[in-house]
Amino acid sequence: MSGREVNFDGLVGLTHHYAGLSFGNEASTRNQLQPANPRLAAKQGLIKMKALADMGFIQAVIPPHERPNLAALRQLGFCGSDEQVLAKAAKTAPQLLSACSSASAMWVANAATVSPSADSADGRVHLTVANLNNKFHRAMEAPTTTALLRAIFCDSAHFSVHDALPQIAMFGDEGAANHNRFGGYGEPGVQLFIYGREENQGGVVPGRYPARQTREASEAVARLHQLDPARTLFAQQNPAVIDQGVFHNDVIAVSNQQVLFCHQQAFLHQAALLADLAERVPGFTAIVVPEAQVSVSDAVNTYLFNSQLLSQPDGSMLLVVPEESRQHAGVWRYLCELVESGGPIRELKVFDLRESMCNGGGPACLRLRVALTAAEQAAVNPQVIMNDGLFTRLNAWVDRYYRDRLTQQDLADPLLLREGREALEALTRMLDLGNVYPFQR
Ligand SMILES: NCCC[C@H](NC(=O)CCC(=O)O)C(=O)O
Repeated sequence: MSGREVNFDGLVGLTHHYAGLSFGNEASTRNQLQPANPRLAAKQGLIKMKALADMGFIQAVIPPHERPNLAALRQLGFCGSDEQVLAKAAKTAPQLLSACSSASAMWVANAATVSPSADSADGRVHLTVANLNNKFHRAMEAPTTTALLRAIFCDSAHFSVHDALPQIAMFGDEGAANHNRFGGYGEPGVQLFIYGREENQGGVVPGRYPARQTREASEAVARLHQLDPARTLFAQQNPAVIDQGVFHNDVIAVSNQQVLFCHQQAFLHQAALLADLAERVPGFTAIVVPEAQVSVSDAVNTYLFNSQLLSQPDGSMLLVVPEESRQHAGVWRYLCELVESGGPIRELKVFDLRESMCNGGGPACLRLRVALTAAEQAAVNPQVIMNDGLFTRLNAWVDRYYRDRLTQQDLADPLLLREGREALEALTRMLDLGNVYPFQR
């Protein structure tokens, strides 16, 4: 059966700000307390979505979450009216207020792991919501992500949206950012799960920064998705690169169909893994970037590998990279040589995603890939698909509700909470999602 890849991009939320919440993600740490521009952030994302839709790719949108998360603040003992909860948290624990206000749900590569129907025994598309257990501000995303994905992939004849794994370190799961799938979109493929550590084995682990994804979590997701063990691989990310700021595998590798584009130091036992993939994936092509050409540090700073590798109708591929990759002379030279080399990647497209990049999220972090057959595509909530009309409506919506400057101090403003709820109420109506947020129940 033929299939298409649909890219679902996270729409940046109204409380986008820089809080330094993600130890191990160097951009997050570096930009802590810098002023943010939520309106610009949302528009930068919309421009990417629209441009790719205009180029013929199927593009959809996933809404932001309700923030500040008042229920989480109450659970932590801040009490009284909404205004009092915000004021008390701002006064005594601004970092907790930040965590409960983070717009981190925009990075939907961490929303869920997705398996196309061709790979699953029951012939349905499976999505397991990521528990994001390693970071408090991200672990609270799971319930709303579940509600949103169930509202978008609402037809249970075609889709199965699984709850997040148990919220415990042993099952730390960061979703599609640590998952690659090789093969045609509509045919059975090979799935590669990348983990940072194995809870029950010890083994080599990073020494400085946390390994967020466990092998135990990846194995559970593979079981939930009813994958064929003969076509499912588990491999460890190189712990040394986690210690250099590669907090998810999608900061050092990206794949599409038969192609893997990665750094020389991406995986722990890289040669064995590539040989295994070459054996299992018909036409497997690895484009391995040597350290001598692009260092791990340059890869982390430019997000060269946090790119989108998209198939054109003629079978060639387009690489979508952030502006930071063009700004770096060595990385840009490498990319220009790559498209001239006669390999599968023939074209580059550059986007300015600076607001998201400053928190460690590039083009790939902002999208969740879902390979769908025509029947499955028809079963997706049609209101979330990007087109001229939706682009115009979403831009007007952003202009109406979003601020153009936000710092940690602003989070206690009760108006921000109200603006957020009004905006999300309007958005859920625009996208025909029903009631998905806690304030709507
Ligand atoms: N896939 C990209 C994820 C980026 C995300 N950054 C953050 O949450 C930073 C938030 C802050 O520090 O304000 C993370 O590290 O999980």
